[in-house]
Amino acid sequence: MSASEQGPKIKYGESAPKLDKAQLQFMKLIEEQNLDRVQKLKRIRRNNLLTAGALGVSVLAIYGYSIFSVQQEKFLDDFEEPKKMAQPSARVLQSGMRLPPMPTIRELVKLYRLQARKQLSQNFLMDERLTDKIRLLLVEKDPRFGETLQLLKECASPLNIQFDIHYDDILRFNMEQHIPDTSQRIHLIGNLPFAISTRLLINWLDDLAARRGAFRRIDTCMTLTFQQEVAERICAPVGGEQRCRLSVMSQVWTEPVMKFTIPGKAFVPKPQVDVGVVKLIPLKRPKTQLPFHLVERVVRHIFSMRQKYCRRGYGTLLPPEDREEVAQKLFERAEVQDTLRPFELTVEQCLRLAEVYSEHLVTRPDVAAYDYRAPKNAEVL
Ligand SMILES: C[S@@+](CC[C@H](N)C(=O)[O-])C[C@H]1O[C@@H](n2cnc3c(N)ncnc32)[C@H](O)[C@@H]1O
Repeated sequence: MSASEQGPKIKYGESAPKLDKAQLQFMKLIEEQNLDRVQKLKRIRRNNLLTAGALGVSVLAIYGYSIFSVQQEKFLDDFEEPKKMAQPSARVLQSGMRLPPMPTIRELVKLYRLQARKQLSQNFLMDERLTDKIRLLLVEKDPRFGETLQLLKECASPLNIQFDIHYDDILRFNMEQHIPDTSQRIHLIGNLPFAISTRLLINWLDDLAARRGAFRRIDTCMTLTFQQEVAERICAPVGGEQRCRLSVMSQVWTEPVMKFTIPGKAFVPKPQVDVGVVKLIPLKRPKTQLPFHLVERVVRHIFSMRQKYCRRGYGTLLPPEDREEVAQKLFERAEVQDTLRPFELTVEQCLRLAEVYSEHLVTRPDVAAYDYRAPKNAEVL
C-alpha cells in the first residue's frame, strides 16, 4: 500500500484522552473487522484482474479469428450455415427478448460527456420538439423482415422518431398518400435491387419534372445504390465514355454526385459487381419545362445509335418520307451540329433538340405517334 493510500498519520499528543478498557477492546474489534475487509477487497481485486485477463485473451482470440475468417472469406460460408449461429445470440432472439431501448441524444451526450467542439462545427440537436419531427418511412416488399424491422422501430422509440413500416412495392408506393404534409424535408434513400433502382430513378425523375409525389418539394434529394457502372453513367460528363441516356435524363433535373463505392464483397450473398452510391440533388431551376416523356423520347432516340452522328438516331423520330429534310431543319433551328456523336452532346443541346421537335409536333401532330420500329405493313394488316 502506498503512503497516500494509508491515509493521514495520527499523532497522539500529551493531551490525548486516555481510553478505558472497553473502548480499547471496541477499537481492537473495529481494527480486526477492517483488516478482514481489506483482505476481502484484495481477493476481489485479484479475481477481477484474472477475469479481465481472461476476457482480454478471449477478445483477442475472437478478433484474430475474425481477421483470419474475413481474409479467407469464410464469413460467407458461416452465413450460409445458420446452424452455426452463436448459441447465446440464438437463445436471445428465439426467446423474443428485445434490445434495450436507445437513450436519447441528450442522455448520450451527458453519459459520454461529449462537449461540442467548435473546430469540428459540432452542434447537437437537443430540442426534442425538433427531433420529434424526424420521420422515417420504411418500405420493404418482403414481409419476412417484419420482426427485425419492428425491433428497430422499438429501439428508435425513445428518440421520438416517427417510424412507419410499410410492406409494399416501392414502384407502386403512393408518396402523396403516405406523406400528405410537405412542410418537412424529405430524403429518399434506397438500397434496392439494381433493376428496381434504375426504374425507380426514372419514375422519380418523372415525378420531379411534374413536381408531384415526394417532389412537391424541390429540395427532396435521393441517395440510391446502383451497379457501379450504372452509377458512373448517371454522373458521366459530356464526352465521357460512360455518357448515355441515363446521364442526360438525370442531369436535366438533378445534379448527380458519386458519393462512394461499396465493394461487392461487403454484401452477403456477394454480387458479381461493386455498388455505387449516388446522391441526386434536384436543380433549383430545372433546365426545361418540357414534359418528361417528350424529353425521354427524344433522348432515347438520339442515343439509340451511340457511335453514329446524332442526326441518325434523332432522325428516327421522324417518318421516312421527309426525314432528311425535316431533321436538317430542326438541327439548324436548334443550332446543334448534326455530326456530333450522341455522347458529345451537352444537356442543353439535347434539350434544344427536344424543344424544336416539340414545336414541329404543333404543325405535324401525327408525327408524335410515329414508331420507326413498327412493322412497315402494319396499316395494310
Ligand atoms: C439489396 S437488398 C438490401 C437489404 C437491406 N436494406 C440492406 O441495405 O442491407 C434489397 C432490399 O429491397 C427489397 N425490395 C426488393 N424489391 C423491392 C420493391 N419493389 N419494393 C420494396 N422493397 C423491395 C428486398 O426485399 C431487400 O430487402
